[in-house]
Amino acid sequence: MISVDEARALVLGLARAPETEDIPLHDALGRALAAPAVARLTQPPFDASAMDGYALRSAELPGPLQVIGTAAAGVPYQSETPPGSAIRIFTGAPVPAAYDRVVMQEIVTRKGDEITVSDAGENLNIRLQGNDFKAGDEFQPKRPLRPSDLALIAAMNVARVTVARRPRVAILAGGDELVLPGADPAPGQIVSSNDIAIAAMAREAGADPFILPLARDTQESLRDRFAESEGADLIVTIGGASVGDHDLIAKVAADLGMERAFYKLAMRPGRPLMAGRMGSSAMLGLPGNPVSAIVCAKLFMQPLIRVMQGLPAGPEPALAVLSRDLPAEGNRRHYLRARLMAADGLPRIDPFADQDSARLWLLAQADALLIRPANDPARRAGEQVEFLPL
Ligand SMILES: Nc1nc2c(c(=O)[nH]1)N[C@H]1C(S)=C(S)[C@@H](COP(=O)(O)OP(=O)(O)OC[C@H]3O[C@@H](n4cnc5c(N)ncnc54)[C@H](O)[C@@H]3O)O[C@H]1N2
Ligand code: MOO
Repeated sequence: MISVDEARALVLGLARAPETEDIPLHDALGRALAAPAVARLTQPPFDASAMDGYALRSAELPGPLQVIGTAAAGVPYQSETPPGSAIRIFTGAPVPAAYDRVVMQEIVTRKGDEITVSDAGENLNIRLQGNDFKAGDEFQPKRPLRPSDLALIAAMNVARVTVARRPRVAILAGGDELVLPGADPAPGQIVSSNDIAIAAMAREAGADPFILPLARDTQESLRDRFAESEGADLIVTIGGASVGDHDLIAKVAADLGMERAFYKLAMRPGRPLMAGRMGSSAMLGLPGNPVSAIVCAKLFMQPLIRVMQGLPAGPEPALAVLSRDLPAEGNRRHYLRARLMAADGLPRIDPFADQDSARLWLLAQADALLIRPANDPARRAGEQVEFLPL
């Protein structure tokens, strides 16, 4: 058995440098920029009014001042600005260079074309040219693009971006007991749930997943499925990883030339995890128990998919305060399903008493995985522990 950290390093080492593609900005949500977006203009491009009101000279307050024109967003005022003058101005309009301040219309008294200002206060209400960003500024966040990032890149006047190609992930679930959701299970059969979860997790991490038809517990069936996963950047198998007579993944993968990086690690749940390389694809063999598969996907598959896109691996643990005493741990790192509760300072974390790795309903109640190191001594309520948010 190898440690979780050694296994993670080996799994992340399976990633190749990302291929890139050029796409329209409006398709770029959730994508990883592979080259910086470079601002093609300065924002704001001119000193802009932050309010609806009047542009004027601070030195001439409180007036009276003569209103000699209007500036609106997109329609600048381009005439004379003699002493004692002001212009009507609207939010977003360029402020003529002669004026150093905009006063809100709420504090202005206007009679005909003459204004006086009651109490202008401190705020100049002008957004200075370039106060947001300048032409040539480079933007490349180390995370998937968010809607607000798309707004920023659009404002930079950049219409297409260079992103990492989404890794193609083949998902291979199998077992004679499995039927598809919606089918009528025969005696002894259950509904396949892992493939749908693992595909969703792959998509969440930025991949383009495809679920293969369920494999049967025969070497021929598995070989067929591996053949169908040709061209995938990553093949994720689910189940058949353990030591039972029907657990054939390791054998078939080895026959097909898989170079195994490891098999079995010091982790609960998820001991029978395997990883390696098959031809040009990385391969990850997740255990079949549903909670184990999902926990392993969070710890290994999603980080690998992120690294394949040039992103940080994650997830980063956070701190919480233990809500109750816990016994000493064995020689495997334990990820306990737990509930978080808001508190003053750090949140409190309450691990479930039942940690059965087949109970999806319990997993649905959990919002964190409490991390207990291998050989951790007994812990008392009130101690700080690490967790991963779910
Ligand atoms: N003698 C031993 N038995 C087991 C060991 C062991 O070390 N020695 N390890 C246990 C652990 S830990 C786990 S985890 C499981 C994992 O085994 P496999 O990866 O071989 O998974 P399967 O046997 O194929 O299935 C386990 C369990 O999960 C259900 N399953 C499988 N695929 C799906 C799916 N797509 N959707 C829903 N449920 C699925 C399957 O029906 C089984 O109930 O092995 C332990 N045994
Ligand atoms: O991965 Mo198994 O679920 O450790 O019990």
